Amino acid sequence: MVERSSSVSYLARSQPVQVVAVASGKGGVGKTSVSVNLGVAMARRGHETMLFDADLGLANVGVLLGLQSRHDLSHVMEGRVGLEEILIDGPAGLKIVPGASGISRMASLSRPEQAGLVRAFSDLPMPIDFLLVDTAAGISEDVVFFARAAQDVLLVVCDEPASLMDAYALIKVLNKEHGVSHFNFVANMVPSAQQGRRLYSKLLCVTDRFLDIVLSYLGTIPIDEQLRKAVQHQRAVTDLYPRSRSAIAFDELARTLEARPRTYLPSGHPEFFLERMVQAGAGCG
Ligand SMILES: Nc1ncnc2c1ncn2[C@@H]1O[C@H](COP(=O)(O)OP(=O)(O)OP(=O)(O)O)[C@@H](O)[C@H]1O
Repeated sequence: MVERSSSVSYLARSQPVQVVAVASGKGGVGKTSVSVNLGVAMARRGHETMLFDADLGLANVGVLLGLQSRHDLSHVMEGRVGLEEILIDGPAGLKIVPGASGISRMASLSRPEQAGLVRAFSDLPMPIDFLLVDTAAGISEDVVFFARAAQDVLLVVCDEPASLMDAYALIKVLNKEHGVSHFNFVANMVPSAQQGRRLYSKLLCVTDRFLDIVLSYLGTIPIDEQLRKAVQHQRAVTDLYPRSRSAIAFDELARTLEARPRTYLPSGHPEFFLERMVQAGAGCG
């Protein structure tokens, strides 16, 4: 019997990679905390999960988890190291692609740089089921770039007028200027799931009135002192306090995400995401 190489079996996988861009509009609402803990929860549920730290200026994920890598994406694009060499192992087998502080604007990478990035992802020998992309706060070109390329946009919103307003502004720009029409809502730092639903209804009321989009409720992460403590210990709450309120909510969120129908892409290979990114980038600016 001929043994198949890991990359061949990788290409033969029937499940497509699902790319989820995590965005927020306003900063400080817990976008990175949601990305990290959802990533760990997905990995713990048995999905091959990768978290791309695309908050490129700040490279927050590593800080939140107390993990460091000697190299980052900029070294991969320069051809100094392979993507596999920069991956950081997070809790439960979550793979983290460290952000590159040297790459300040993904949307304005040169063609050879973009091609280098696509190649780097296509050379990865391991399968990926979910690729979460932790984008920067605000409505920069980069956020648009990732949101357009991903199959799902997950919006993290907390109960502050500025968070709701900025989330609405981001939805409006992505829809009116870039044709994104489906968004997923996650409430964070609210006292209860009921309050999370209420926040969702508030935003839905405005989007239904002024925009032609679908806004789906995905879940609520409650405000949780144990999450704060976990941040202080540079650990994921899903790892340090798996029985905490927020960790249980992250597991529920992961269940909801895994139960959703996947958007079909030709293979489970993240290079397709990068190719979509490059195409999206061609239309930016
Ligand atoms: N559910 C929660 N319960 C309690 N505290 C939380 C929760 N979510 C986030 N926080 C707190 O909010 C802080 C900011 O979170 P985080 O860094 O994830 O936000 P962010 O939106 O990614 O910020 P930035 O826009 O600056 O990247 C965390 O350090 C944590 O202390």
